[in-house]
Amino acid sequence: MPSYAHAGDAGADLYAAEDVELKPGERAVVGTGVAIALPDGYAAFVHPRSGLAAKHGVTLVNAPGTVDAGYRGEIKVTLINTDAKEPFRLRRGDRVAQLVVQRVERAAFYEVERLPGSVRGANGFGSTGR
Ligand SMILES: O=c1ccn([C@H]2C[C@H](O)[C@@H](COP(=O)(O)OP(=O)(O)OP(=O)(O)O)O2)c(=O)[nH]1
Repeated sequence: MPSYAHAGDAGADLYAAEDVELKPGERAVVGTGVAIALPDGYAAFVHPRSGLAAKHGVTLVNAPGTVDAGYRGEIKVTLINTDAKEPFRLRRGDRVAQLVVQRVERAAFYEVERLPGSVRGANGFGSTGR
């Protein structure tokens, strides 16, 4: 079951349900053994763990993964070992990712001729701070 390691943590730990070995550059879909039923208006987001990323170069391909309120299947994580040299071995029961539950809006999209103005306008992709 997901659990919060410390009071105040945003993410509840998810644990690997199986042993996996990832060679350098390899990825794998790993089960967590967990299925949940979120209320409508909520979603859960599967985030990487910074410790795995910093120590081993292991992260999630699709960070953050989105768990929809209607999803009843097993939550899985798509791991990738970005380390160029070291394989990474994961054991059943190891903490592998963290689940952040959030309220989400469902936006209604409308087509318009022109968008309202803003300070940023169309600038992005590193346009500030030069
Ligand atoms: O890291 C993840 C991401 C998703 N899921 C599950 C829950 C989610 O509700 C479902 C579908 O995810 P998503 O919508 O991202 O997948 P898709 O590639 O768009 O496929 P689909 O057509 O099934 O929506 O897969 C996971 O278990 N782990």
